Amino acid sequence: MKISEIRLTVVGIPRSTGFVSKHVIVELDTDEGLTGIGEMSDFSHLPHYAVDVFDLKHSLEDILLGKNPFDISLINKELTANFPEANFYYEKGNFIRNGVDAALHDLCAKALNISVADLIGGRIQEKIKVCFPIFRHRFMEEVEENLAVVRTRLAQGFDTYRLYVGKNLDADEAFLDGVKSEFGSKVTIKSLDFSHLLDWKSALQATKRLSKYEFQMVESPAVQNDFDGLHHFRIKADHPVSEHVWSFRQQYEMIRHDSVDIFNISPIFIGGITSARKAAAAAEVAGKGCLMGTTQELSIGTAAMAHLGSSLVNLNYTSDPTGPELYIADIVKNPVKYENGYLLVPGRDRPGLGMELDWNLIEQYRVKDLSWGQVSVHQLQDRTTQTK
Ligand SMILES: O=C(O)C(=O)C[C@@H](O)[C@H](O)C(=O)O
Ligand SMILES: [Mg+2]
Ligand SMILES: [Mg+2]
Repeated sequence: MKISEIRLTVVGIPRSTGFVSKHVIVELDTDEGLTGIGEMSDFSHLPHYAVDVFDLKHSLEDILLGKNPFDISLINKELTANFPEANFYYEKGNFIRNGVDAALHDLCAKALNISVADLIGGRIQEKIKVCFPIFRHRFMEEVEENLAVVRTRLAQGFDTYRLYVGKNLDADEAFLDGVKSEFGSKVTIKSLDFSHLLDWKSALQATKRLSKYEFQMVESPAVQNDFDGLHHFRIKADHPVSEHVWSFRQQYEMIRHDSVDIFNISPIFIGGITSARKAAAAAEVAGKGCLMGTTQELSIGTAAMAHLGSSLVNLNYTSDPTGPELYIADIVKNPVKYENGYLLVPGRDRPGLGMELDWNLIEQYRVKDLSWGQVSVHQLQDRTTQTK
C-alpha cells in the first residue's frame, strides 16, 4: 500500500465563548482506495504568524507520496527532520506532525480492520476521566459567568474542573470561594494552571494564597523552560506539579532537574501519537505521573487522544480533552461522546479512529487559510473574545 494523495482543508470553528480556533483536516489517500484522516488542531495560538497551507501541502507531498503508511517510524523521522522540535509550547511544527501521524494511524488501523487503540497496544480503559476548563479571569464580573458554566456543566456530568489563574487573583479567589460555597464536595478542582505567565516565585505566592481551597495539582507555575524554577517551586509547594511536554529535550531536562511530579502529555504538543507514546514511556521509566492535556481538539483530534489514552498503562490523573464540548460545531458525522465526566473511547467495532468526515459541516466552516485577522495577545492567552 502506498500513499497517493494528500489533502489539507482549513476550518475555523467558534467556541461558545466566541473565540475562533482554526484547524487543518488531513486526508491521506492510498493506491488501495483507503483514506486516513487526522487533525492539525488549533493553530490559533502564539506565535502570531501563520503557516502557508498551500506550501505545507507541497512539503508534505515530498515526504509522504509513495511511502507505505505502515512505515510510521520512518515517516516520523522524516517529519521531525522537516518540522523540528523548537522547545516552545505552541510550536506549529508539532501540530503539523501530529495531524499526519494521526492520519497514518487511522489508515493503518483501517487497513487491518481494527481500531487505533488495538493497533498501539490494546485497551486498558474504555473511558477517560476529564476535567472542564474555566478560562482565565481578568475581571471580577467574569466570576459569576464562570460559576454559571460550572452550574450548567455539572448538570451534564462534568464534576471536575481546571482553573486558569494568575491574571486577577482576587477574581481567582472569588471563583474558588463561589465553587466551594455553592457546590461543596460535588465539584473537584483538578488544577490551577498558570500557563507560564508568572515566574516561579510569584506563582508560589499565588498558590499559597489560593491554598485555602482544595485543588489537586498546580500546572505550569514558571516561565517556559525554567527547569530549575519548576524544581524550586515543586520543593516549596505542597501540591504536585504538572507541566506540558513540548519536546524530548525539555522532557529530559524536566527529569534531570526533578522539575515535576506529573507530565501533561498530548499528541498535539509533542507531535503525534507516536511521540506521545514515547513521552508517556519516559514518564513511566522516570517514575512520574501522567495525564493527557489538550489544545481543545475537534472530534478527530480528541478521538486520537481517546485511543492513545485507552492504551496507556500510566494514565493516573484526570485528563483535559473536552474540545468537542467547547466548540459550537464539529466536522464529523459521529462526534466523540462524553458521559458523567468521562471521554468514551470509540469502540473496537469502529476501524481506525472511528471518525467519518461530514462534508456539509466542513463546507459550512471552511476558511481559505490560517491567517489571523484581528486578535490580541491577551485574547490568545486567555481564549476569549473580550476586548477590554
Ligand atoms: O492546559 C493548557 O495549557 C491548555 O489547555 C491550553 C489552552 O490554551 C488550550 O490550548 C486552548 O486552546 O484552550
Ligand atoms: Mg496547561
Ligand atoms: Mg488550543
